[in-house]
Amino acid sequence: MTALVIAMDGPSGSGKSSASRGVARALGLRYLDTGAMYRAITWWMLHHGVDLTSPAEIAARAAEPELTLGVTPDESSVTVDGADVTAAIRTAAVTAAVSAVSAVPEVRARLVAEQRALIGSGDIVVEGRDIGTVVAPQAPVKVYLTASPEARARRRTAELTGTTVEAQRAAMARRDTLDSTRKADPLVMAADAIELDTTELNLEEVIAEVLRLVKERT
Ligand SMILES: Nc1ncnc2c1ncn2[C@@H]1O[C@H](COP(=O)(O)OP(=O)(O)O)[C@@H](O)[C@H]1O
Ligand SMILES: Nc1ccn([C@H]2C[C@H](O)[C@@H](COP(=O)(O)OP(=O)(O)O)O2)c(=O)n1
Repeated sequence: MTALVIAMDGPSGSGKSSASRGVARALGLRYLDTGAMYRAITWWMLHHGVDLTSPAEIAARAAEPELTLGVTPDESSVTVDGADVTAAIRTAAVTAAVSAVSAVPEVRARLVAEQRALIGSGDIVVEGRDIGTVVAPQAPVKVYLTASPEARARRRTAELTGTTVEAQRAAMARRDTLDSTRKADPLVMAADAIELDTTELNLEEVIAEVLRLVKERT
């Protein structure tokens, strides 16, 4: 197979991580979770007491944290300055703060450059919000996953403890608005992406549909 980039974008809970891992496993490709990079920088900012209401302060510190990322579907650990933050970046505190940090252009410029370096010559599934539009606009396969707000909230709630579908739905709606209305690289479907509504599909069906698209387009 020639070098391949599969761009998987969409909002939280649409199924990006699970589908991307499944597709990468099926095709023997690498896997890059760009959301984990924004979460890791956010964890570092919280850990260092950076004022997240100040984009200028976030921008001034954006180059400091050192990230390392596993890029295989079965081993996607994340470290920041040598500390393993794989679990810590999934906490509610990080989830609530990540949209503010990822709206800062200096954060995005840094991470987009690192993402392009990790993508290298390809053979990788890359998931995020701006992969098909900004990070890898040349990707031959671009999928934009969606699902109803209800389905997305139900899926996320099932993974967490101490929350409700209603609370998750509200938190996701807030993050959707912040992510899709920011000036820098907003969440938007690429003109040449295929939209896949996963509301009524199970994970196997989503993976099969992406594999079909890959076959058709490469
Ligand atoms: N098509 C699907 N049907 C039902 N549950 C799904 C589907 N796709 C993903 N899930 C589940 O929903 C949750 C969120 O999926 P995830 O892949 O993390 O979404 P995202 O990366 O878009 O936030 C996970 O627990 C996952 O197992
Ligand atoms: N390419 C990306 C990936 C994520 N982000 C930002 C916006 C998202 O709300 C956060 C977290 O992304 P992540 O994919 O981990 O979020 P979910 O697992 O879908 O809840 O990071 C981004 O701005 N650009």
